[in-house]
Amino acid sequence: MALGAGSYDIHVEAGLLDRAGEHVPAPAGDRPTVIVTDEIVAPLHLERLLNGLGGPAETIVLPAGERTKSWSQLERLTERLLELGVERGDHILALGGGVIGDLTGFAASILRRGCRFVQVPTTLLAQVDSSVGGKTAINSAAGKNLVGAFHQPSAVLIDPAVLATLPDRELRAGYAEVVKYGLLGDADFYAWCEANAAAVLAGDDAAQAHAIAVSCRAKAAVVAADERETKGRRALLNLGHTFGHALEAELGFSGRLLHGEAVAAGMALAARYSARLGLMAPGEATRISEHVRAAGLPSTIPDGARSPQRLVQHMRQDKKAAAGRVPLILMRRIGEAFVYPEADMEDVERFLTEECAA
Ligand SMILES: NC(=O)c1ccc[n+]([C@@H]2O[C@H](COP(=O)([O-])OP(=O)(O)OC[C@H]3O[C@@H](n4cnc5c(N)ncnc54)[C@H](O)[C@@H]3O)[C@@H](O)[C@H]2O)c1
Ligand SMILES: O=C(O)C(=O)C[C@@H](O)[C@H](O)[C@H](O)COP(=O)(O)O
Ligand SMILES: [Zn+2]
Repeated sequence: MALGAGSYDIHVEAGLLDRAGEHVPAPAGDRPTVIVTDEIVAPLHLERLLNGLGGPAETIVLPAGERTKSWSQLERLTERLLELGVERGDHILALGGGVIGDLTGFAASILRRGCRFVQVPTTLLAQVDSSVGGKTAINSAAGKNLVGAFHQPSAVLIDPAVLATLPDRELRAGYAEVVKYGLLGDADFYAWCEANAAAVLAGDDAAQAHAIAVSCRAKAAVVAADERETKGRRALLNLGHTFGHALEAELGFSGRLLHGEAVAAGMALAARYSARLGLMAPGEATRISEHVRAAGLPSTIPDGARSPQRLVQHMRQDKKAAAGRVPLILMRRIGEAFVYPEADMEDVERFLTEECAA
């Protein structure tokens, strides 16, 4: 299946790694294709990609985990790409999860003022979300994804077969971003999630393929309508993220809470805050928290992050903030999220204080 997303194709097909060369032309001359991956993915899936490409290749293997989205790894990666002589028209392949995709995409955006790159996502999260849409970033001491660029990949190659090696906890974390599409704009898909979460999480091929296809279509449509997040539409993809990023930052990007887990807790918090403001029926918010928990994901603020004041400080760093005001993505009902333009942060702090005490 090839899904159009603006100017590039998203290919979804089991076994795609073995045929990657069909979609990624070799650089002109004898120069190698460069693959960026991490130390966990490399021994599992690199050989298939190398065989699938066919031509000469160089590999850059980085440490796994959120802390790799850092200034130091960005420097290391860009210097190595320059040493290898990567040119603007070459394709740099990002083989891995959202960490490798975000970092490699950002490096590609600044290398020679912009090189091409191809996303080859290997986690559920990256296959349903981060590989599509061109947000690239690293984290800074001040917070999550605060340094980055919009830089679209030239293609996305999704091979769902690689999910067979993904640890259960990572699969669940990726599932949080699947649920997000239902919550933000598709009540029928949310109901499908409630009925099929167990199958997705058990590795059922058909259920995973459906979740990936619906998610990629939904994301591609939003990005095509509002690529640079200026029209209020793309901001909806941030559902659960203003709370969630604050949780990740408070825990120091330590891996104690994976991004998808933070988003799950963030969506449950956004639902309960929507109910508190009288915007959403309390029963709907409860339904969301229950589904999140049933999927083995957190729905509350975890130990170690229970500091309402500091969480609010992190929330103020949100990139959507304007004139010091922080917008939140809230919900009227399941399937209908909207931008709540100016959250009263004192009230948010009171809410978080109650949540921390619960
Ligand atoms: N750019 C975007 O639009 C966007 C969207 C969502 C999330 N993100 C970012 O993505 C990151 C999270 O991505 P993630 O959840 O993929 O995490 P990740 O990249 O850290 O991958 C999770 C773990 O799984 C391992 N792994 C990857 N593929 C594997 C496989 N097939 N088999 C076994 N192990 C495998 C990795 O080595 C890593 O240890 C966060 O930094 C988040 O901010 C970006
Ligand atoms: O693509 C988007 O837009 C998203 O918001 C997708 C999110 O899942 C993703 O985590 C994104 O990186 C968050 O955006 P940010 O601008 O808050 O960093
Ligand atoms: Zn996310």
